[in-house]
Amino acid sequence: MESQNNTLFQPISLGSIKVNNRIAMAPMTRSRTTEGDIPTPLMAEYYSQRAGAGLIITEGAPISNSARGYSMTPGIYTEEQIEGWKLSTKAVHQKNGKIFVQLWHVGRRSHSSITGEKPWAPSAIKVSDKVFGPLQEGGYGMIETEMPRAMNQNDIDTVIHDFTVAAKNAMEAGFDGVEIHGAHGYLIDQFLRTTSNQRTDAYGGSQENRMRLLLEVVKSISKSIGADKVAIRLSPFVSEGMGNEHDPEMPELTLKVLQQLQPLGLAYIHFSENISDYKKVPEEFRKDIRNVYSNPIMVCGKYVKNTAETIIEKRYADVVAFGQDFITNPDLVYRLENNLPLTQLRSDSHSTFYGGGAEGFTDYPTYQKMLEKELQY
Ligand SMILES: Cc1cc2nc3c(=O)[nH]c(=O)nc-3n(C[C@H](O)[C@H](O)[C@H](O)COP(=O)(O)O)c2cc1C
Repeated sequence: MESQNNTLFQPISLGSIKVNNRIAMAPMTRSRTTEGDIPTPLMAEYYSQRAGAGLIITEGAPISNSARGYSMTPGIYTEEQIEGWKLSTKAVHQKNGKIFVQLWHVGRRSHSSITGEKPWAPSAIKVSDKVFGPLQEGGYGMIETEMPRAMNQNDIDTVIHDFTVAAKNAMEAGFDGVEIHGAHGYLIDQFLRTTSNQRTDAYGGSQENRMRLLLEVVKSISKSIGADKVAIRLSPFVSEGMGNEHDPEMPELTLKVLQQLQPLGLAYIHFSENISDYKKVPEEFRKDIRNVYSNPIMVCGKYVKNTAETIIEKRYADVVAFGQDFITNPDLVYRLENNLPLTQLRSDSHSTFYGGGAEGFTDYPTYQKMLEKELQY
């Protein structure tokens, strides 16, 4: 028997907010802003269509110009961008949903044709990776990343400052909280790993030094907007792919990070378990995590209804985020709750993941709409 207060469809408190169910919409870059990285009314429509999620986490939002790695991703550092985001937060709140913004610094995974400067990184080590370049003749296209420059102390202070200002901007834009992108080989993750961080100062070398930037960012934002509105996404087990090299120390380092975060009372910790490759998280590690961290945990990566229920029943996680299923099923929670079939990605869906307009973005129907359409024939 499922315990009454431990199922996917029951509310839970995540820091300062109460969400209606344990199903979150995972952060997903869709690259549909205007030039200037300004969020649009179409994005507000897309997020409001998905407001049945217990919590929506927006696509990664660059916190500054140097944080950008992909064209057309919505920033959160100019007045116009804050105004643009207000459309989405308002639309989601009108439908009784909750929405966090994912705060993003890509670090070395960028190119000067996107930011006008060399990418920032813990160390000057290039990653072989492609990013979504600027508009050129023939449209947008993927371009190879560039050799980054190692950040100095001033740059580190700037990054902490920019994250903090972006979090304040998020409050002004009406978000319920912020999720710091500490996963997938982006800046904060780059600092954690020996493969990308070979610094010899206070931010490199020992595990304590490599986790310093992460902790300073979390604490600075928490001081500014309240820890109960702050979350962080980590991906200790996502190794190959997305510029994220395997580092055998990551599980141990992650447990140390969690020990430091436990007393802060964050809204949740979000573990991205796989994106392009499968690497099963050992059950022992899940137990270790629970031993050091008792506050809300979210997990994400190839979950389906029954695996999501199981992980919540086992109490390894409190919330499960779904990614691609939310692209194709705006009413995903309703469908899961009522055991209705899910719309699958079309064979050409990948071409509408990034860039473009309504197609593959806001034109996926709810189950109800599909039925109505069928009845017309
Ligand atoms: C189109 C697309 C864009 C994504 N963009 C982001 C992003 O901006 N930030 C992030 O942390 N993860 C991003 N992800 C990863 C998802 O959050 C999620 O971890 C992944 O899709 C696995 O979950 P799923 O199997 O339920 O789709 C993206 C995934 C997809 C498919």
